Amino acid sequence: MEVDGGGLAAAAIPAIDMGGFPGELRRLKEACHLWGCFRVVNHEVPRELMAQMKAVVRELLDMPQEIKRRNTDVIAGSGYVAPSPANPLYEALGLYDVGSPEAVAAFCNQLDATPPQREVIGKYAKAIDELIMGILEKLAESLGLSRDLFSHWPCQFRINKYNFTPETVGSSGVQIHTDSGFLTILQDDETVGGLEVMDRSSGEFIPVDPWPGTFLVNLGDVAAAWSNGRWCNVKHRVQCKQTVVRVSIATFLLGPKEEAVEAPPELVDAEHPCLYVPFTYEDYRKLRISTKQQAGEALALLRADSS
Ligand SMILES: O=C(O)CCC(=O)C(=O)O
Ligand SMILES: [Fe+2]
Repeated sequence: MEVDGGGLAAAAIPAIDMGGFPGELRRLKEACHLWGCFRVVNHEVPRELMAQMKAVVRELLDMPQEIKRRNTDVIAGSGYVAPSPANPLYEALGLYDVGSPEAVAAFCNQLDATPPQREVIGKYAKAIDELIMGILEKLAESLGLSRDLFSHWPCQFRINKYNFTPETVGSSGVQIHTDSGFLTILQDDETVGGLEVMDRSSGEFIPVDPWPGTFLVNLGDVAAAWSNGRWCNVKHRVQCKQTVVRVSIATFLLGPKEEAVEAPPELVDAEHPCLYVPFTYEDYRKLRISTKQQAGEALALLRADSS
C-alpha cells in the first residue's frame, strides 16, 4: 500500500511498517516501552474502505439528535455521548462488541443505517479485526511470546465528532486521558489536527499530525498491567486548533470478557515481580468511572504492593 509522507511530528512518534517484520520487532518493542503508541503504515486495510467508512460515520453523526440518542449504552459509556457542559464540542456514537453480528445489526437498526452503510461498517469491522490480530501477533512476538494470548476479547467502536468553531480555538475537545482497554486503533481525521500524545520523558504534549492512510495505535491501561509494566499507557488529549469539524474512528480492543487481566507467567520472575493484582476489565472500567480517574491513575489502586 502507498503511504503519504508524514509531517514533522509524525516522525517523532514511531511509525511501524507492517510489511517490515521481523525487522521491525525491535522498534515495535521500543515504541511500546517508551511511547505506548505508534503509527502503523503499509497495512492491508484498503484506503478506499477507510474513506468509505469515514463518509458513513460523518453521515451517521450528522443525523438528528433524536435518532442518535437511540444508540444507548450496552456497557457503561458505550453508546451515544451528547455534547455536555464539560465537553461542549464533543459528541460520539458507539458500538460495543464489533465482532458480534447481532450487536452490529442492533447499532445499524438504531440509526436507520441504509444497506450500503451497513455493508461498509461490516467490511471495515472485518478489516480492522484482521489488522488488530496482525498487530497482536507482532506484540506477542516482541516479548518473545508466541501463543494466541488475546483471542475473543471484545472490541468497541467509537466514532467521534468535534464541532470546532472559531470561538473554541485553544480549548479542549477531549481532556487528558488514557484508553482503559488493551489497545486502540485510531483512524484520525485526514486533514484536521488536534490530537496530542504525551512524551513520557519530557511530560510535553506532542501534536499527532494527520497522516492519511495510516492508523495510530495507542496502548491502554490493560496493556500496561498485562505486560507487567513493560509497556506504557499513553496519555493523550484533543485540542481545538482549527475551526473545522474533526471526525475520528476509534476501535478499542478492551480486555477479556470474564477472565481476569494478569501478566502471562513468562513476564513474571524474580527481577520482574508481578506489579498488579488480577482484575477483570469490567471492574476496572467501573473503578475508572467511580474514581473519575481517566488518565491511568486508577491502575495504582490495583498495584500488588499497595496495602
Ligand atoms: O479523536 C481522536 O483523535 C482521539 C479520540 C480518543 O482519544 C478516544 O476516543 O479515546
Ligand atoms: Fe483515547
